[in-house]
Amino acid sequence: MNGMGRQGQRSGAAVRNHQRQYSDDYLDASSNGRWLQTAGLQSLYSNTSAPQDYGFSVGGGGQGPRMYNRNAQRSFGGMNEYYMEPSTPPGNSRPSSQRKSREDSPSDFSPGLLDLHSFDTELLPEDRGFDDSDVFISNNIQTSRPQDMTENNLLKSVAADKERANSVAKIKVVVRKRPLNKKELAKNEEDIVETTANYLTVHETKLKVDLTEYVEKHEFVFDAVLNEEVSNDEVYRETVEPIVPIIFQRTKATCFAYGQTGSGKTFTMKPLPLKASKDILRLMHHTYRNQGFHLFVSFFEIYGGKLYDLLNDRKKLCMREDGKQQVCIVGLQEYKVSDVETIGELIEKGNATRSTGTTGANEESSRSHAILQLAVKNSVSGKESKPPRLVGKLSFIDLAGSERGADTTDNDKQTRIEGAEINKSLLALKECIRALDNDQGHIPFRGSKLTEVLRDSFVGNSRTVMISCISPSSGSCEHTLNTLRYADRVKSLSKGNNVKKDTFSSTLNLKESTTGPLTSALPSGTMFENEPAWVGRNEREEVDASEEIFEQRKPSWKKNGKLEPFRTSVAVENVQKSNNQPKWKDMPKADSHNSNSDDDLNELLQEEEDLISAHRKQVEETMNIVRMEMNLLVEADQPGNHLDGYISRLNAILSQKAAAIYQLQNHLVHFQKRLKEHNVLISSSD
Ligand SMILES: Nc1ncnc2c1ncn2[C@@H]1O[C@H](COP(=O)(O)OP(=O)(O)OP(=O)(O)O)[C@@H](O)[C@H]1O
Repeated sequence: MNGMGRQGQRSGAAVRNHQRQYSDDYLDASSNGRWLQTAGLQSLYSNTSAPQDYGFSVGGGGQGPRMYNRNAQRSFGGMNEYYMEPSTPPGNSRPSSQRKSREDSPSDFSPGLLDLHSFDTELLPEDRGFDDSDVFISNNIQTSRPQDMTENNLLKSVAADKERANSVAKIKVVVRKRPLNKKELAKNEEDIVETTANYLTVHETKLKVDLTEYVEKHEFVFDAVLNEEVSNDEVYRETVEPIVPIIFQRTKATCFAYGQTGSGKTFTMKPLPLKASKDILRLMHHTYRNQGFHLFVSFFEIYGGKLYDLLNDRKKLCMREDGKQQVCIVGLQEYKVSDVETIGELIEKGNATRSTGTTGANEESSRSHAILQLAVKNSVSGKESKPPRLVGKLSFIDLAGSERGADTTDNDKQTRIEGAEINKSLLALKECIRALDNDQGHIPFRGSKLTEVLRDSFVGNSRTVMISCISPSSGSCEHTLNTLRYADRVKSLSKGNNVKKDTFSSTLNLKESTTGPLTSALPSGTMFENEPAWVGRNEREEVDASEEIFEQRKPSWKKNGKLEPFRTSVAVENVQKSNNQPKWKDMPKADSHNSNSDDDLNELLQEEEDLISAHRKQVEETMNIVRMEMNLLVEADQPGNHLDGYISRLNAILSQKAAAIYQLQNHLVHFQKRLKEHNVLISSSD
């Protein structure tokens, strides 16, 4: 299916297509560079309640659906490349002079301090969930009624968003495989990663004791597996696009890229915030037009356990927690934005400021976690002088290389300390996501700075998308397997998504989210098209170069068939187990009481098995971190005051583990109780 057909299906009713259009006027109304001049000069919360005309073709006649047409995209420069506008509706366009006065409004570019007020969601109680949007709607209907939008249309749009919100998985784990790069091709490294739908197989070549080679197959199942042919546009559609509408429904969502250095995290993450901003602005200016919503952007990094503002010359920031345990980052500048180009500039500026360093693995590698947040806030009608309240937030995290914790051989002390810090935060992130999906009362935020700053993204109505980036090369096999195991644990150990359900739910997810196989949904050769216009020249050159060198190589495990699988990995066994699982459930129930109890017991046994292996893994990982921290401590030979910091961190990790083990014990007690009941049932039926 080509891109256009796909889009046609995705867009649904003509009304919606209509609504999603931008006019050229809107896109032209950029504020290129102006934020630089105005940064710091304007007050953040000036009155912006006046209805704004962004030149949307709302309800205007004569427009066709939004189209993705490769040639057409090419012919458009700048941001327009994403939208093909057959004609600009005359009724909705304003002379640029009129537009200018409003869009030059200082409020659009005002930086602000991220303070407690901006996080004040008190008036929007968590448990009201999606109904909160109704408040905004009714406000709007009473105060202003846009010409081209009827009350019904608005309600329908919001209802559709709510429905979509309910269908968006709480955690989604997606894997993206990048093509072989120049270096890997030069070293004759093979592509050892095979992908089919949402399955992925890693062919690991190993040596037997007699030095003969064999291939070990490791199979994994995820919500989606995106191969090397998948474009950044498709990545967006699979990961972030479904979340965007629910940001208006009081959702805090997090999308993060995990993977070894050079696996494509930055390449994958970079375009996502801009694409999301476009969709947010579109919703804001159409579905939620005149509802008092505003979009704010902030961008900071965590480097060596400290926070730096990437939009304010890497100013050091500090994190505070108020009495209500709300986290606020004191001094972080938030920019109120209303056009895509300004957002692109902000993102570019932040990326350029991001600290990079050198390691053995990747000369340009990033050693920090970069966090870009898009916050949707709302001004209460009639109270525009008050700071707007946070409605929803979308956080994009480009994590530091996952292998850094172990990257201790060829680097100096500083790099090794950073490595330990990175490792700790990645572990803490996994713990938080798992706790979140298990609806655990206790979420171990304090495990690291990263999870502490993301605290408000983990409470209430939240969504998480993990994009695991992997290199296909044989030389990265070990790191690739580590990444996939981390992703597998994030997904498969969660309550609602244990391994036995995974095969089925994942397949379902994929069916829901894509209308056909991903590769067939793409026109050939689209990999490097649709790059945002703000991508710099160097980057463009890099991308062009990549296009040349990323030829597809036939791996030897496919070529000659000589290398036979020796044994399959645990993951394969898990998949097979899961395939067998429904058989228990489909069996005719002679004695419903007993077979239910059998099912329960089997389920419980499986749960126990998963839980125990999860905890064993956790303990192993913790021990590794503790060992590493201890080594660093000894090597660093730091003065006593630094030791305190290390020791309290170790204590925090250990108490976290103690809580997990306590939970395991509780579970086992529960299990024993169930087992006893089961025995009683069996003996009474005998
Ligand atoms: N899917 C892809 N298609 C084409 N090129 C890619 C893809 N993924 C990554 N690359 C290229 O691979 C190189 C490394 O990617 P990137 O910088 O995104 O890695 P990273 O995981 O962010 O590394 P680090 O952790 O060191 O920052 C870049 O030159 C990038 O352009």
